[in-house]
Amino acid sequence: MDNKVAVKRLLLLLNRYRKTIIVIVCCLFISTGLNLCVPLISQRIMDDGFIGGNKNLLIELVLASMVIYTINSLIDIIKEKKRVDISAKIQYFLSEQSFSHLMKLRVNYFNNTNYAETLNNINTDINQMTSIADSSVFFVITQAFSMAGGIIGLFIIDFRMTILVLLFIPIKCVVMKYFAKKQKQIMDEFIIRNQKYAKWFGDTVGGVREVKLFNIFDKKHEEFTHNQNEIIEKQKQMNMLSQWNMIVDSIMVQFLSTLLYILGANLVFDLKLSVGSVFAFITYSAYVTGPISAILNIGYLLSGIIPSTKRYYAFMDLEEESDSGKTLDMRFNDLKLKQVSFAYEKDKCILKSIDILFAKGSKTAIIGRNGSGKTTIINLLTRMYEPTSGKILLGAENVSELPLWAYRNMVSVVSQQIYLFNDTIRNNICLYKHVDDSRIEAACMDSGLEDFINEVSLDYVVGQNGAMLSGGQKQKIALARALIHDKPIVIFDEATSNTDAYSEQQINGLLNTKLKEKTVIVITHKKEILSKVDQIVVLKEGVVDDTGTYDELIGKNDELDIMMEKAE
Ligand SMILES: Nc1ncnc2c1ncn2[C@@H]1O[C@H](COP(=O)(O)OP(=O)(O)OP(=O)(O)O)[C@@H](O)[C@H]1O
Repeated sequence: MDNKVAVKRLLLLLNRYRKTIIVIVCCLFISTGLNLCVPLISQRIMDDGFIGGNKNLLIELVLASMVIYTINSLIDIIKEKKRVDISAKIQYFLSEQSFSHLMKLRVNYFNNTNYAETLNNINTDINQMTSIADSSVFFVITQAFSMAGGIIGLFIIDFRMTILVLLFIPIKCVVMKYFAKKQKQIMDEFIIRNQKYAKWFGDTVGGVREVKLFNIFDKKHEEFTHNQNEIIEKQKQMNMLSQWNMIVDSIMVQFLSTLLYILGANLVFDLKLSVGSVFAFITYSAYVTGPISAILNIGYLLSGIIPSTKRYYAFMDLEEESDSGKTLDMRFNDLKLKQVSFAYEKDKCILKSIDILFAKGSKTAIIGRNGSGKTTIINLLTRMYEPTSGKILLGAENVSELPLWAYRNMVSVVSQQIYLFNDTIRNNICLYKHVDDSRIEAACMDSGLEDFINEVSLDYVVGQNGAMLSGGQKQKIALARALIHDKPIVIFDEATSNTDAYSEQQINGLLNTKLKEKTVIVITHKKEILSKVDQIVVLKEGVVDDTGTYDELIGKNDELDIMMEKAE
């Protein structure tokens, strides 16, 4: 995305709040207009009031200044209230928009990005983008008006001094542009280094057990120091550049004022200009030169905002899960993989023209060696990924044409990789579904979690991703979750690997009771289950090697035979 597109999208964002922006700009115009009168009033206070000795006029003019000041202050309050309002709304809008998008992103985004990195990038970018509603940005909008008024004021007072001020403008432009360019360059590098650090941080914290067990703290500490130093170096450069920007700006303004005082003094001594006019002139010259900094500083400010805007919209443009489905007439039916092929990465086919029928209410086991593609089939059945070619059919409907939420309402997964929220067992089982405790307790009994619940209660908080539970307890919660949500298709992904022998028997029992009517798909190598299911699908290197019952395949299919031998 180039800079122009980023600015355009940023302006489109502001367009949502145009009414409030118009109020703010009106406030700024009024106060700028009033401010333009102040130097002329000051000039008359000095020349006609003090030097001319007109006391009444002096009091009137001082009171007029006071009224202008009060009106300006009131306008300022209104303007600030509106501005803060927009700033908060932009912050909320961007946060909400990015959160919703994140939740709908395809799962492959999360394969390469950890949570710390995602949170860091989103927060940094939103903060930067929200600064578009900074007071300095709105202030700039009215500065052209202030400049024009200032130039008129200057010409009214003295054209010779005005030429000096006008000559100053291009010099200042060049200097300010240089600073803006440098700032953008440093900001770009800062963003990249910060992102690298956040990625490293999330990865390292995620692997804290390995850091402890393999005593690699020192190495990780070295990496931390290296990453942090890179960031600190850029921060230092940014702070110093900002200081230099301010210093150079004020030296240049001071230099111009000095020239104006010298030239003004000569004109006063030659009786060509009054004392009040010199002071009014210098105030007007600030109206002209001040905005140059402000207007060009917008470039400086934007140079920080633009890289974040680009990254934010690059993130927002990432593809979401496709959910174009309109068909709502969805019934529990046969599930069929028809000539399905799939590749995570281009030209690396994981599944090759697979045909599998999961008849309505049937029980299927999928077996195969590590990496043969079993979990990939589950990923496709749950629509985490879409087939590269071929179709998955529910009855006659292509599932990719069904609304995603409605399709997912039909499928439960009991997986080894269950994620538990840092909440109570009850809430982890129900996941926002309102269910009586008696039903939850029954599901816990069916999943073999009963003893543990009797010990700790349903209100037990499980810790970060169930850290306070054993692997088997986590899997039993996953099973209780599936029983409570009672969906017609239930998938077990090595679901009994962590459960003890007693509980496994109990789960096997469910296949003929609670799960009797459901389509069940199990990835397992356990003989007790394989001998019970209606069909076993043997996967080998991404193709279906064989399909049949245990009795049909045992002694005839090498893959199954090897597995059973190993199990013994
Ligand atoms: N997100 C991914 N991106 C790229 N390749 C992947 C991804 N997930 C899995 N793979 C690759 O796809 C192949 C099949 O993986 P899959 O997880 O489906 O196998 P599996 O049969 O379930 O294995 P296991 O029995 O070890 O769980 C493997 O070669 C794996 O490296």
